[in-house]
Amino acid sequence: MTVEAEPVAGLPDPTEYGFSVVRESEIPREHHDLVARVRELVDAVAHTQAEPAELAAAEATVAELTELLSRRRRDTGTLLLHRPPGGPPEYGTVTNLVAGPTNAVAPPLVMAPGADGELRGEVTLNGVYQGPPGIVHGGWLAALLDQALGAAASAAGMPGLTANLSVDYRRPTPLHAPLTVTSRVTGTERRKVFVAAEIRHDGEVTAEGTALMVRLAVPD
Ligand SMILES: CCCCCCCC/C=C\CCCCCCCC(=O)SCCNC(=O)CCNC(=O)[C@H](O)C(C)(C)COP(=O)(O)OP(=O)(O)OC[C@H]1O[C@@H](n2cnc3c(N)ncnc32)[C@H](O)[C@@H]1OP(=O)(O)O
Repeated sequence: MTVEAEPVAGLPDPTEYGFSVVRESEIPREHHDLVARVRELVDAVAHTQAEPAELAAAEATVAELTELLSRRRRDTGTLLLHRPPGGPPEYGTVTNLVAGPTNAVAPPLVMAPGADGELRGEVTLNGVYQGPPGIVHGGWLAALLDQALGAAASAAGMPGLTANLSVDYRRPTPLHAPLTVTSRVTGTERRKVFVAAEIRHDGEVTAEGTALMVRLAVPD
């Protein structure tokens, strides 16, 4: 494959384009702790068999907390700045559905450089991510792969949007079990960045995907 795409040499400062940006260190530990508790809450709500009176009490408590937390909100498009040692600065949304540190729906999936220029992440999914009994939902596996694929392009200095995504489900992916996610850039052509990723359980590939990411065209 022709290698014509170049990493975006010095992405412009997103704040110049109207984005709010936070550094990872600016998110208080208490916010991380709260998100972890809410992840437990989502799982508890999904599986509870509490009595109606208990459900009503829980609903009132949660409504009160929602009101408290909604008094000061971030912009939805707020970017999180990540500065990997030796790599280009990377941006993702702070509430990214798969990796956002303040999103209680995100597992989250954190990808970091591993062997052979790959990105690698570990994740364990609870019953909230269920499709068939005991098995991770296929749409969610596609979301994990999409994120890992986008992260590979981004870590190579070529952040972009997914133009297409192809997923092969090789075997059922279990809930409540450690999963390994790997991804890498396999080629480039003009603004096109070709990427590949896998999800493994116990060393066996359960799902794999390829995607075309189209590198961001920075507005004039
Ligand atoms: C100021 C700095 C700010 C920094 C901010 C950083 C942000 C963080 C970024 C990254 C973090 C990584 C984490 C993300 C992970 C998750 C990823 C997602 O979920 S992305 C959401 C879902 N995807 C969409 O919503 C895209 C919707 N589609 C589009 O917007 C356009 O179609 C787009 C951008 C993909 C392409 O549009 P065009 O106008 O820019 O470019 P054209 O000229 O159409 O295509 C360029 C080349 O790609 C081919 N191409 C385009 N679409 C194709 C397709 N579907 N299949 C095959 N080829 C395609 C074309 O044929 C062309 O190829 P030829 O160079 O001529 O050979």
